[in-house]
Parts: sequence; structure tokens; C-alpha cells
Amino acid sequence: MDARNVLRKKMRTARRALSPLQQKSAARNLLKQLKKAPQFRTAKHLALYLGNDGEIDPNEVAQWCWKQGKIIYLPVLHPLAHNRLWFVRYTPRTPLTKNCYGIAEPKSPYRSIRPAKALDTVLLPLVAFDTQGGRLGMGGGYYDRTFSFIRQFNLSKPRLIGLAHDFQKVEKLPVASWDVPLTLVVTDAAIYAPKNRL
Ligand SMILES: Nc1nc2c(c(=O)[nH]1)N(C=O)[C@@H](CNc1ccc(C(=O)N[C@@H](CCC(=O)O)C(=O)O)cc1)CN2
Ligand SMILES: Nc1ncnc2c1ncn2[C@@H]1O[C@H](COP(=O)(O)OP(=O)(O)OP(=O)(O)O)[C@@H](O)[C@H]1O
Repeated sequence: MDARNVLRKKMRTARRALSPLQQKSAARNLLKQLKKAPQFRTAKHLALYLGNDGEIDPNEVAQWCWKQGKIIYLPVLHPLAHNRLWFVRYTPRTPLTKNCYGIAEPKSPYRSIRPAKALDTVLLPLVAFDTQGGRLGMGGGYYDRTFSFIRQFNLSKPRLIGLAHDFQKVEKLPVASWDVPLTLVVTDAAIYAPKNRL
């Protein structure tokens, strides 16, 4: 197994070991930290995800966003384009179904799709992160492929904010040529902003 897979395994096991009570408290603290970030507060069209596999859960964030009148979206596995994501409107009444990984996603993706480039901010799940904007995901390359246009055209939007439990921080991740750097990482305990990216 290569070093990335060893790290993935270790972090995923640690995430899954959290109790429901620890998850609940982490989710609340995450919202507290996120509210301090202007890149989140000012976003109108915002993507997040449904917690899975011990990931820090953005459910509290979603509730708060709806109250604020923000419009939120969930990633849906693209039915045609290989390993890419679509973003579909998510409301408290959106019917969900499980995708091939067992992760819930909106049932009728053809309604209310928003192009990735028209999102203000994306909250990304991750397996491990470093404080220089590095992100290790589940290994499908979904987010990297979907947001490669940001680097390609040197855009400032959408802003990519990684969400994690604080223990998912590592010293330094190897950077792959296709990695799209994160604008920020927000955890239950802190906000990490890469030095040259504020
Ligand atoms: N909550 C959440 N939603 C998400 C992601 C995510 O990381 N978290 N994704 C972020 O990209 C996309 C889905 N990507 C995924 C990639 C791999 C696996 C996974 O569990 N792989 C298994 C084995 C693969 C298989 O069953 O064929 C594994 O590694 O154990 C899950 C999701 C879109 N939605
Ligand atoms: N922009 C891209 N174009 C082509 N291939 C890509 C691109 N981005 C990633 N990939 C491919 O996807 C695979 C998985 O990448 P990586 O291990 O970095 O995924 P990840 O960031 O951990 O996963 P995810 O984004 O799904 O959470 C790699 O083998 C890589 O070759």
C-alpha cells in the first residue's frame, strides 16, 4: 500500500471510532468556527455534503444556512462524465437515495442543477489535510476533476473550504499535479488559512 493509502486507512478508522455524542459536539463546534470565516458567511450559493464514514457532519451548518436564506447544494455522482460531480439543490424536502458508495444524494438530479463554476463556496469532505491547502480525499478524484477549472483559469471562485475533525491534520501532504488547493480548512477547533492564500 502506498503512503497515501496507509494514511487514508488510519484516518478513516479514527473518524469511524468517534461516538454519536462526539460527532454531535464536533458538528456544533464546526458551525461555530465556520461562522468566523467571511468566505462562508458571504456565500449565497453554497455546496456541502451529507456526512458519511465518520466525516465531520455539516448537518448543523445546513440548518443554519437554510435559516439564513442561503441556497445549498449537494454533490451527485455525474451519470456520464467519469468521476465528476454535479451539484443539485438541497432543501429540507429533497428526496434522497443512496449512490453506489452508500452515500445519500438527491433523487432527481435533473432538477435544479447548478454549474460548479456558479457556486460561491464549496464545503469539501476530506480524509486528511495540511495547513498549506493540501487535501487528501477518498481517492476517487471527484473534487479534483470537478474543480480543475479553478487552477486552469486561475479563478478566485468558487472558494473551496475543507471540513474536518481537528485530528485529521497532518504535517505535510505530498502535492499531486492535479490537486486543487483549498482556500481554507475549518475544523471543530480552528480555522487554517494557507499563508499565501488570504
Ligand atoms: N460525504 C461524502 N460525499 C461525497 C464524497 C465524500 O468524500 N464524502 N465524495 C468525494 O469524493 C464523492 C464520492 N466519492 C467517494 C469515493 C470513494 C468512496 C469509497 O468509500 N470507496 C470505498 C471502496 C470503493 C467501492 O466501494 O467501490 C473505499 O475506499 O473503501 C466513497 C466516496 C461525492 N460525495
Ligand atoms: N483533473 C484531473 N484530471 C484527470 N485525472 C484526475 C484529475 N484529478 C484527479 N485525477 C485522478 O483521480 C485519481 C484520484 O485522485 P486523488 O487520490 O487525489 O483523489 P482524492 O482527492 O483523494 O479524492 P476525492 O476528490 O474524490 O475525495 C488519481 O489517480 C488521479 O489520476
